[in-house]
Amino acid sequence: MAAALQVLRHLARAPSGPLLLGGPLARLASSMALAEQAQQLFESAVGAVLPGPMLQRALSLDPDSGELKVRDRSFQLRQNLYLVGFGKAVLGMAAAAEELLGQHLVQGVISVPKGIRAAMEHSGKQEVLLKPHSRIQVFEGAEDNLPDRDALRAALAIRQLAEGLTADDLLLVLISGGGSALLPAPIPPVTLEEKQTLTKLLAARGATIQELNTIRKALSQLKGGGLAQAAYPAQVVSLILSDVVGDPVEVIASGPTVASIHSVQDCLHILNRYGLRAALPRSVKTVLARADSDPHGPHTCGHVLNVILGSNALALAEAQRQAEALGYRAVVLSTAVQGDVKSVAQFYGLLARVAGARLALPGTGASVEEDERLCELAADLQLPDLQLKEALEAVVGARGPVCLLAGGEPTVQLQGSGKGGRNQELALRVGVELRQWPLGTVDVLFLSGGTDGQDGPTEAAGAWVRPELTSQAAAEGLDVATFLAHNDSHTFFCRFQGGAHLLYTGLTGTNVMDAHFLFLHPQ
Ligand SMILES: Nc1ncnc2c1ncn2[C@@H]1O[C@H](COP(=O)(O)OP(=O)(O)OP(=O)(O)O)[C@@H](O)[C@H]1O
Ligand SMILES: O=C(O)[C@H](O)CO
Repeated sequence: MAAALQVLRHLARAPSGPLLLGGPLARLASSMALAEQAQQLFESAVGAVLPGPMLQRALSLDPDSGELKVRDRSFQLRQNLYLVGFGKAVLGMAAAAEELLGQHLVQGVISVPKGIRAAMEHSGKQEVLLKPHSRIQVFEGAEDNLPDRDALRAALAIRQLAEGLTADDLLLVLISGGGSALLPAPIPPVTLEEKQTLTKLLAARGATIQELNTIRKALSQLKGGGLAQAAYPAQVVSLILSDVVGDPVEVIASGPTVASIHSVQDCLHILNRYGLRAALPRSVKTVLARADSDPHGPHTCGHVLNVILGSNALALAEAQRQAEALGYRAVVLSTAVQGDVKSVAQFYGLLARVAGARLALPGTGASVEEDERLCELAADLQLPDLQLKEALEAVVGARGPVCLLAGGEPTVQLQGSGKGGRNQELALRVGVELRQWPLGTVDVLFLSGGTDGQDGPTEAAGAWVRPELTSQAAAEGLDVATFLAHNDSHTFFCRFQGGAHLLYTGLTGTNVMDAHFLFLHPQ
C-alpha cells in the first residue's frame, strides 16, 4: 500500500498531455450515451461467461475417433458418457454439453433452481433449455437457495447414477454457484431439516462461504469429494463455473469432486465462532465424532479432473476488451471485491475523485489527504489482487476516457425490511459518495450488476448512478438516506426517474458474482 501511496504522490505532480477534447473519441462518446455504453459492457461481460460458449471453448470432440479433449487431457468416448450437475447455471451448461457430446451420452441427472425452466422459457432463452428428447433428467428444487426435499431427491438420483458407473465410464460433472443447496445428502442420522437449520443459522450470523461450506462438507455424503468417491472407478471430469472469489474448487458448491482437507477441529472452531457448538443437535455431534475416528480418512480424488470453466476474471476481461474498443483506457482493478457494502462504496467514491482529479486537472491531482485516505480504504478492504497503482498510472497516461472495472461480492448487513440487492445498494451508496466529491469537468458513471441477472429478491440485475443522483432525487421528493436506512434500494430506483437507472437483463443463465464499472469521461 505504501508503494501505491508513493505512486499517487508522483502522479499528482506528473505532467499530462492535452485531452482529446473534440477529437474522435469525444465524438464517439457523445454519439453513444455513457449509460448505454455501461449497459453494453455489462452485457458483454455476461456474454463471455454464458454456458454455451464456455463449454465450447473448454471441450472439443473429434467426431470420427470419439476423442474428447478437455483442456490438455484426452478421454475416449464410446457411448460411455454420463452427466450430473447442480447449480444455478447448470441448465444451460447441460444443454450445451448435450449439444456437443449427445451422441455419446447415456444418461444424465441435474439439480437446478425451482422455476428456472419456466423463467428461461418466459425470457426467450431457448438455448439454455434441454431438447424435448433429452437424456438428461431435470430436478428443480432449493427454493430461496435452501436445501429442500426436492433437492434431496435430486441428490439421491445423482448419487445412484454415480454409484452405478464402471471403470469404462466417464462422468461429466457440471458445477456452478448455488450447487451446495441443490445437492443435499446429509449423513445419517443428520436430517435435512437439521442441516437446513444449521446452514441458515451460520449464514444469518455472518459465516463466510468458506466456513459455511466446511460445515456442509463435514455433514454430507456427496460434498467434499463424496461424489467423486461414489463415481469411482469411473473417470470424472468436473466443469466448474466459479461464484467464489479466487475460484477455489474446494469451496465452490462445497467441492463434491475435491478431497476435503478439513478436520473435525476446523468444524468445531467454526461452530464455536458463531456460538452454535453448545446447541448442536445430537445427530451432528455423532457425525462429527464419527468423522474423527474414520479409518479411511478423506476421500481421494486421483481419478478426477477439475476445470474452472468461467469466472469473474473472464467476464471482466471481455468488458475490458469492449471498453477499449469503445475508446476507453480500461483497467481491471480487482476480481476479489469483498467486504461491507458501505466501505466498498466509500472506496469507489473516493477512487472516482482521486482518478477524476487527474483527468480534470492534469498535473495537479487530488489532495495528499485524499490520496492517503484512498490507500487506507483500499488497505481496509484487503483486496488481494488490487491494481490501484496501475489503475492510477493508467489514468494519467490515458488523456481521454477511462473505465475502471472490478468484480466480487460485497456484503450487506440487512437492517431494514426494504426491497433491494447488494448491487443496487452499492450503486445507491456510491451515488451518495459521488456527491461529496464534485469533479467538475469529468463526467462520472458507476454501475453495479449481478451477472446472474437477479440482484437479491428483485427483478433487476443492478443499477447505475451519476454524481447528480442525490440532488435529482431530492427534487423528486426522494430522500436517499431514508431508503438506505431500510435497505430499500430497489424501491428507490423504481421511483427515481421512473426506474431509468435500473439495469435489467432478465435471468442470464450464468453466475460469476458481480461486476462494478466506474467510467470517467473528460468533457
Ligand atoms: N433489501 C436488500 N437490500 C440489499 N441487499 C439485499 C436485500 N435483500 C437481500 N439482499 C442481499 O441479496 C443477496 C441474496 O440474494 P441473491 O440470491 O441474489 O444472492 P446470492 O444467494 O449470493 O446469489 P448470487 O451469488 O447468485 O447472486 C444477499 O447478499 C443479501 O444480503
Ligand atoms: O453453492 C455454493 O456453495 C455457493 O454458491 C458457492 O459456490
